Amino acid sequence: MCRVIAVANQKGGVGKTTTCVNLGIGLAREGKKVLLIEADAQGSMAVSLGIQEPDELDETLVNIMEKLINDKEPEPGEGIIHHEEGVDFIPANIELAGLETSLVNVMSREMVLRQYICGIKKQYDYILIDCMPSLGMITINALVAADRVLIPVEAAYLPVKGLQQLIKTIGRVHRKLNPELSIMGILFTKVDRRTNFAKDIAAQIREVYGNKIHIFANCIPMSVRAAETTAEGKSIYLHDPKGIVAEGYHYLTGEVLDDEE
Ligand SMILES: Nc1ncnc2c1ncn2[C@@H]1O[C@H](COP(=O)(O)OP(=O)(O)OP(=O)(O)O)[C@@H](O)[C@H]1O
Repeated sequence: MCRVIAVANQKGGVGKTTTCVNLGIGLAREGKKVLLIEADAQGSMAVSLGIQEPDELDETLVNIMEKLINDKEPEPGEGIIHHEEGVDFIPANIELAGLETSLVNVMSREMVLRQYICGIKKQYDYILIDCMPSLGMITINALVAADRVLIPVEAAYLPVKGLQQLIKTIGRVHRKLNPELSIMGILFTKVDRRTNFAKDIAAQIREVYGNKIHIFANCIPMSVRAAETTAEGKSIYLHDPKGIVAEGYHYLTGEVLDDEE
């Protein structure tokens, strides 16, 4: 059975793309068939996977969604690129922002991505969706298409207010559009191990939500090595295989596989 995970947080720069890429490649290294979908107009996942000019791409998530909106079927494999580290991915670019605006007038506008994913699910063990830093219609599409939400939280400030808004949105999608949806957990990213921020934030989250929301045991440390991977177009496992970030994503991969069991 394919597990569809949306990686979401409306706050920008918290490590959604880095997590999608390195968790996805981590799962592929464990023998899983993985598709990464970029639901972000910035094209940063495409760049992280070696595409230097995503805005020049002809085939992206936008074409696929446009076809579905116009009651056409995408061709098999359309828009899907194979990355040398063993994952497939569908990039996006700035045109996704335009599509988001035009979705307003579309019937079943929240369901377009779900419809696409239902058609290709059987080819994969995991589909990871890299959401944009907003709670607009494209992110709602990702939440409607997903079974689980992984929430990266940058362990540098107290995020509970922003989280409440995200968790409320996930709850509404669960009640009205996708009863299968649940929160997989909160992942602390960019953790400076010299401070206690991650522990303080975990305590604050537990105060508000008790044990209702899982917090991944393993954090992703802050390291310039992680930032470098974006420019390199490859994962942390190739860029800095023995470093703390590769170790962090390796353990996270294990936790995500355990969640399955
Ligand atoms: N563990 C880390 N340590 C240091 N820098 C990191 C780490 N993880 C990600 N970064 C860097 O932080 C920046 C933001 O990361 P990323 O693009 O993954 O976040 P995002 O949540 O997807 O951003 P956006 O909301 O803009 O889509 C990037 O420059 C990335 O390389």
